[in-house]
Amino acid sequence: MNALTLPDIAAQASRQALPLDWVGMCGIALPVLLDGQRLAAIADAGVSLDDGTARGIHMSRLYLALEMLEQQPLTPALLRNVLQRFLDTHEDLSKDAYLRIHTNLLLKRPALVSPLEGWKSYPVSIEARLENQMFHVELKIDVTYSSTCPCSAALARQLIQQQFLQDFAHTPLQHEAVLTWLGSANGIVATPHSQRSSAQLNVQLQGDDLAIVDLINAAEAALGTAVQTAVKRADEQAFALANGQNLMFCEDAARRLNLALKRSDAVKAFHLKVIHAESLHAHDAVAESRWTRDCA
Ligand SMILES: Nc1nc2c(ncn2[C@@H]2O[C@H](COP(=O)(O)OP(=O)(O)OP(=O)(O)O)[C@@H](O)[C@H]2O)c(=O)[nH]1
Repeated sequence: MNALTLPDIAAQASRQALPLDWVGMCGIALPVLLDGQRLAAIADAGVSLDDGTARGIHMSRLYLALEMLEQQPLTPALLRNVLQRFLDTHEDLSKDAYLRIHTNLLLKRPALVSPLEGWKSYPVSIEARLENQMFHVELKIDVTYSSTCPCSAALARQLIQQQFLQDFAHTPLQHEAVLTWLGSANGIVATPHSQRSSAQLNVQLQGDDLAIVDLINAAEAALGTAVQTAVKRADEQAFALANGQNLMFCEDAARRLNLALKRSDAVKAFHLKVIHAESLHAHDAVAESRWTRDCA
């Protein structure tokens, strides 16, 4: 049997000589090593096609370069090496290289009071690019928390005061009677609305640390009301207290996160967005904040 040469269409000249900004593959399944875990991830890998006369890039070379991610923990240095491999295997074709990895980081979280714990899943996207020989890496992390409306809390308190005036109008105040009243339904005649909320942190990193767990921890500490995993009544009561002590408009949440992210040495710049999926309205309350470290 004759050995046939396989046709190589990518090596042909393009009929329309035109460079392209991004060419590659989206939705590649692969495992990555993050925070000591092997996680299922989806990658988008691409390069610029600067040689407008070339018909195509070499998809398989990008795909094979991703193998590096299976063996070593994910770091900015590793991402840079992968991007460099993209460019080395596309000499004369490409100047810029791009890699986006999306995964769900699992963190074990303790209960607030009881000796229990459970897993939380954090959607994380890591975007790395090597453009004009400059390396950039960005993180997108979603953190879910609870927010109780401070205005609604004040309005509810006022109704509780009115109920108190009504119920004790003609009664001399007695400690025991007030205590019983406080424990009754009349003692909390109105409740403030609260909502499951999410913070989308879009962070430009500096240094050689992805700092994902540190950033999540810093964000949750700043908010004070991260959603819980295993919950007994004692934990639920502690959560109610945490919410009462951290009443938040979306503006408050955005400001807290702004201050927390600025304190991290790993952060060069950020754009954050908080979304309070209101239970008062059918629409969301949203706040955004941006910041860039002054390097002067
Ligand atoms: N460039 C390009 N390749 C595609 C596309 N869709 C599928 N492919 C296939 O991707 C496969 C891998 O391409 P290459 O990396 O160039 O494969 P190869 O020529 O065997 O590998 P090298 O010898 O390293 O160049 C080829 O079989 C292409 O046909 C596309 O839209 N663009």
